[in-house]
Amino acid sequence: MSLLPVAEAQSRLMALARPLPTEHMPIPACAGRWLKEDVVALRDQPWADLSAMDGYAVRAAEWPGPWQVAGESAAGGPPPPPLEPGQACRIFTGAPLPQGADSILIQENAAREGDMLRGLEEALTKGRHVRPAGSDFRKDGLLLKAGSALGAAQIALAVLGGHGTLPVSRRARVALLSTGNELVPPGAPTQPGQLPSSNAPMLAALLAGLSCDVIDLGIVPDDLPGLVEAFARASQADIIVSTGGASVGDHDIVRPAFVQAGGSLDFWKIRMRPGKPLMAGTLGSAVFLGLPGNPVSAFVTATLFLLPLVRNMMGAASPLPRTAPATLAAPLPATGERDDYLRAFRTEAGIVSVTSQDSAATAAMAMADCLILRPAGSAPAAAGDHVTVLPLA
Ligand SMILES: Nc1nc2c(c(=O)[nH]1)N[C@H]1C(S)=C(S)[C@@H](COP(=O)(O)OP(=O)(O)OC[C@H]3O[C@@H](n4cnc5c(N)ncnc54)[C@H](O)[C@@H]3O)O[C@H]1N2
Ligand code: MOO
Repeated sequence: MSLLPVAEAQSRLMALARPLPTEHMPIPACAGRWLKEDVVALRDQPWADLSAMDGYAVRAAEWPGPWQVAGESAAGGPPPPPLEPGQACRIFTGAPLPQGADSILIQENAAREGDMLRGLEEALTKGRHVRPAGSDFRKDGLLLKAGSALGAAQIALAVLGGHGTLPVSRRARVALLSTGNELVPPGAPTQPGQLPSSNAPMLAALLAGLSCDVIDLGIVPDDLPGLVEAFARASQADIIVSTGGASVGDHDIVRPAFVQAGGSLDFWKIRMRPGKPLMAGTLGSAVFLGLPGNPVSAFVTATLFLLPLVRNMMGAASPLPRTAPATLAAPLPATGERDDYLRAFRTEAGIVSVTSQDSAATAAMAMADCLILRPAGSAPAAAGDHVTVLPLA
């Protein structure tokens, strides 16, 4: 089987995914999800011409006064009386302008004696410190497009648009299987030949920001019947992720177990380093991703495939990882026949790759805050050269 280019594997994986059902959730529960439908404004914002400052509402043409202070307008207060010629209305931030007023004289620029007011400093222009009705958005206008990520700013916009709930996809259920006879649970004592199983906690941490329900099905030994049974248990999930047993050794039985459990394999082996033995397919209505066991390979393939798959199923318009241009602070060697995803970190002088690019080098991985994408066949790179990076988290 030849090695599949990363972009082709990503689009084949997305094609396996079906969208999760839509639910209308209270807005606080929508943070970190994606909109399933366009959202339009149910109200004008601001609802009227509002003052942006504390001061006096006046007619700019009457500057510098004198004005007679009559009435008051405060946010949430009664409507102010209309402004007669020669009058000023005491006004506070966020309050509606009285009819007839067209600008705000801030109190720092005003001299007041009793109910008489004069303007100081520079002349007032019409519209000064006024937020016109509907200047942020208008009722029935499009606020957010389907597929938008709901971060803090989008949540604020939807609430101000008059919404209390939003259409989002239900949480994705992701089942994790850690395969390997050598594995023991986190924190358990290790006998010679044993190793703490770090992949499931790492994947759960990666998924934590994506509104998923993670079902950790624990450690599954490398035996075919046990693994077939584990796949059957996992098949109720939306996504099944295994780690380990993906390569070509005698104990790498994830592929045969998946097929024996009734799974249909779509692809295996990607033109990337780390992560070559990655595989994907479907089992019933679940999408299956078989990640390599090496912790660094599992981390990189989860970043490039698992997280985009979850985002895609949950309705994201742009599910793939963001990339950014960057400048190298130190040279890099030529790449081989696979695309390299080098663990690296950003410094003021540019990007530096971590000390070891081995697929099992977790201490080096933990120093990284980005991946450098170096396409297969790249020539050596020098300090100052431009590269593409994928920021991590
Ligand atoms: N002859 C070949 N050998 C290998 C090839 C190949 O093409 N031909 N590919 C190599 C590549 S590339 C990778 S990546 C690894 C991936 O192998 P597997 O997915 O089969 O992973 P395992 O052999 O099960 O484990 C590899 C390594 O990772 C440790 N591991 C496994 N699970 C966990 C876990 N949950 N937590 C922490 N560490 C884990 C495991 O103990 C091994 O040390 O194959 C190469 N071989
Ligand atoms: O593809 Mo592997 O992850 O290089 O060791």
